[in-house]
Amino acid sequence: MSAFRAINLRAAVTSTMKSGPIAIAKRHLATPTSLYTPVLPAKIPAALHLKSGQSYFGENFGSENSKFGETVFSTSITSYTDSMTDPSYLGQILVFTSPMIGNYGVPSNASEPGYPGIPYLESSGIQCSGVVVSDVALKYSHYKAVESLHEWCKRYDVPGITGVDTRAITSLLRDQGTTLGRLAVGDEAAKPAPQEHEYWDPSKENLIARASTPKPYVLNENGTGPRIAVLDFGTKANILRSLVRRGAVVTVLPWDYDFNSVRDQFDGLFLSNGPGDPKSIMDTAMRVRQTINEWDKPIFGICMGHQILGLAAGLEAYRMTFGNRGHNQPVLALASSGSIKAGRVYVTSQNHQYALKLTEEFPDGWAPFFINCNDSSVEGIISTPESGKRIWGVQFHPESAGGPLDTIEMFTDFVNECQYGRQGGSSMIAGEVRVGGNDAKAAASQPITA
Ligand SMILES: NC(=O)CC[C@H](N)C(=O)O
Repeated sequence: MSAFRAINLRAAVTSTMKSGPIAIAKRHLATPTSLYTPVLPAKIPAALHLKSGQSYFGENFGSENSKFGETVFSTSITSYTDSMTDPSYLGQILVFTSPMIGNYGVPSNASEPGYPGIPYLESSGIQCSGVVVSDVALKYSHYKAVESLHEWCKRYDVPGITGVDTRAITSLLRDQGTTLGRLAVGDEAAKPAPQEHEYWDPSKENLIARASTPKPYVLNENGTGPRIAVLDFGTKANILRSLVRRGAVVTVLPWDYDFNSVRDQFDGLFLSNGPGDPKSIMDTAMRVRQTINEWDKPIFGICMGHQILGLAAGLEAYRMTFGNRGHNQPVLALASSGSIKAGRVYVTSQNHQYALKLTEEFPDGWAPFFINCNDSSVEGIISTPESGKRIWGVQFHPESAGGPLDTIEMFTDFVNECQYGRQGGSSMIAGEVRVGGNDAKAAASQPITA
């Protein structure tokens, strides 16, 4: 080996020791998070009672206060922190089918640099009423973790139960459907289950009013991209981040705001996700119908937003037996538009109980966009090219913080369309990709990480 190569080799080894994987691993081991003493829950009993008569007994973690909720299950394997902070889970007791939850702890919820005003997780705190897991991890390990699942749940007064057979609970919920429940802790866990009439039904509450912003606010005020209004039914933070990341100036409006009175100020309208039954805000759907009829700018709806678009278009919404919650839902595209190609299957993240009814004939000006490959439920609707409109709704979450990101470019399509319209362009033809002007081009070419 020549002297020249030997010197280079030594330099490489030295630099690897300073900054390579071994050095990083050593530093990580030395950080307090890796050497922390776990805060353990007091060993107190807990029970999950279902209105249908079954009870499951285990141990408590998190809050020691008992809570009611609608019991639902999620098949997601990762991102429990994102699911639990998703406002669409408001009022629900969330059963995780993944056997161990909590391994990577909980990160700080402070905004990421570049995204002031947007929490790191999906909202400002935990939204679900309780969590049910087979085995809670009492120790965590992740470079971003600042506390354990137990400590986090305690801080947000959300009780958890561990040591129950989540497979049995999930099989039951799949058969009989989403069921009202009570997560009982401590002395209450030893007492008989509540009477049928005592179960609290979150669908009787205006959950959207609780999840929405009380006042309008603006994000990325000095951005150069299109001006997009978000009707907030309980928006996930990563939806806002996905719009801001593409240069949009985003104005978030309360769920019952009269958008039609201010629509001239905007280049596009986004309808967010949210908790509860879409039919509970029929007035909003009728205002959106007026927007669709009188305004020709792009509109994009996700989950609850998609259901509201459907109601506005004249489709019906129904309650599914157990809904779809998880990060592995395959959907087939029936139309091409922007980044989406007809005939392709995309894997998506979902969290919903309601869906739009699939009908032989769609209302004039509308077509199905996606369909679920497992249960054939409607996964998206789109305005037809003849309608001259540029409107899409999807039941799934293209922006899902926990992935998959197969459909993330729908945000680029939407922001581009808004920008294009702003510059006086005409409507998009299904299947055509248009990039509107330099701002949108620049925004679209930025590296995108969800
Ligand atoms: N994630 C959502 O927006 C859910 C919409 C509605 N609450 C449902 O359960 O179907």
